[in-house]
Amino acid sequence: MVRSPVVSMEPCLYENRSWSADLGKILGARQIVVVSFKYSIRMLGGGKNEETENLPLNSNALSSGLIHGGLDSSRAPFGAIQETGPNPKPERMDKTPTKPKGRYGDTMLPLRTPDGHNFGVSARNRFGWAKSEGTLPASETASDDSLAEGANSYYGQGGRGIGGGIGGLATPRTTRTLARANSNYSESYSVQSTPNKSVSKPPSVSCRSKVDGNGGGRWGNFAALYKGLPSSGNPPPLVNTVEVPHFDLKEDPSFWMEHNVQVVVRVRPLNSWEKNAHGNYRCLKQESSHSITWIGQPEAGFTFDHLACESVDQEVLFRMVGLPMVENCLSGYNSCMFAYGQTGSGKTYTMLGEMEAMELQPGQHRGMTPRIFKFLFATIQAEEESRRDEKLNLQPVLIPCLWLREDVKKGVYVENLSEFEVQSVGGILRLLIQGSLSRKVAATSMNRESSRSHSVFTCVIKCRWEKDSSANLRFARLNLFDLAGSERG
Ligand SMILES: Nc1ncnc2c1ncn2[C@@H]1O[C@H](COP(=O)(O)OP(=O)(O)OP(=O)(O)O)[C@@H](O)[C@H]1O
Repeated sequence: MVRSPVVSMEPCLYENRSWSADLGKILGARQIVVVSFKYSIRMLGGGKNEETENLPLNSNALSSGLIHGGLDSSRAPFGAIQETGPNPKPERMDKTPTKPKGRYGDTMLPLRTPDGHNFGVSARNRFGWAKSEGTLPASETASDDSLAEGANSYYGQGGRGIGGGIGGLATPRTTRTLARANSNYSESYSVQSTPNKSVSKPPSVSCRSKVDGNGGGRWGNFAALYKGLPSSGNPPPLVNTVEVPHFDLKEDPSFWMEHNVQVVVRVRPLNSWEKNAHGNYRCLKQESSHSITWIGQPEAGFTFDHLACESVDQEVLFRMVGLPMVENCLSGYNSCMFAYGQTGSGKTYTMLGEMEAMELQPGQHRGMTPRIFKFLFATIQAEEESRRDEKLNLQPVLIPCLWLREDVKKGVYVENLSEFEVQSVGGILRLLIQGSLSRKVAATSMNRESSRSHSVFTCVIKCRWEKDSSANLRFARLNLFDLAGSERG
């Protein structure tokens, strides 16, 4: 068992500041969402993970989150090209696009998550799922009224994308590294980009008593746990189990215009082996939605952009980090989700989910990738239907996992890449399963089915439409990474 994954994570994510910027360059991404993980020994949250999909979520979880809040019309999408004339040629990168009323043009459709959450219709809050009237069966088609309401709420006042609905799509104005200036969040989040590793002295006896409630023995037990050995002696102490707010983002559309790279640390629940071996106690204490303390010797506190405690299930996480990426891509901006962390910490669970749950039927353990593609296809279909007159054509092209090479002329490229054109979410999921099966898997001390290879799932989305006798072309890449786990703490 690794001692403190936070310690190992920190140098990678923060001390080497160019890490995420370099990644952005390699991928050509204008926005990167980084999902990171922390191994946790903690109490299982009383069945909270059993939440059924397709139900409106608890408003606390919904009102806060890592999601785009508004459309930045002042910045050109990465891949926007306008073609003119009967034989159109790309003329220029569209630097000052006219402010669209919808994602690409005039209409804004009500959108649903893969599980049927409807975004555009209710749009009372940011995502439109807090209100029951916003949840419709996925098979229902949208009415014109709902389109209008969706469009209004999407762009809100002043056309800056204020208000509800996932359509509250914002894209970062500039490519940034982790630093953020002049942000509304700069004060309260000032530590996000430059997290303080506040290593304090070993806690005093009174502090231990307060934490574990049994006045002693805690650190002995913890030391055993820490090394992966069954604890013995005193009963396992309980660390603070109070739920803290997670995804504490405010309803501020400017957030995603000013923050390109965000790091989310997800804490997974204890598994049955850990509970049997160590009981229900944990070595991490979440202090707030941004900071967490490792209760070791010495105690150490860490701050991240966002912390997702174990009660954040796949659906919530998807809405917070996955859904904005789809929106971003459909607007022509590259996006990337990157799962990094210790072996057994939950990267594959987050990115792919459990394999048996990856069939077309929605399952609560499906990960970000199938959810993202299901949502992507639903959105494409809705857009194409609503904009038939513009001959809107959206083509996702899937690029499977292969070797990354670097060439003086070509730069970074993927060798022997074949591309598959896909027509449905089923096609994508089948390819995804095929790719996952050819992934090297082996047992580690912490994970019986540990991914021993990196997985990169790339989808290029091309969008072509005609309007006012000109043809428009837009394209973007969506990169989803599930890295092989590190066994080092
Ligand atoms: N949030 C979660 N809720 C429930 N179970 C989880 C969660 N995260 C991970 N798990 C479970 O923990 C185990 C390890 O997760 P997973 O295989 O995703 O780890 P990993 O980080 O990908 O490991 P490796 O790097 O070794 O491949 C799996 O059995 C998975 O189902």
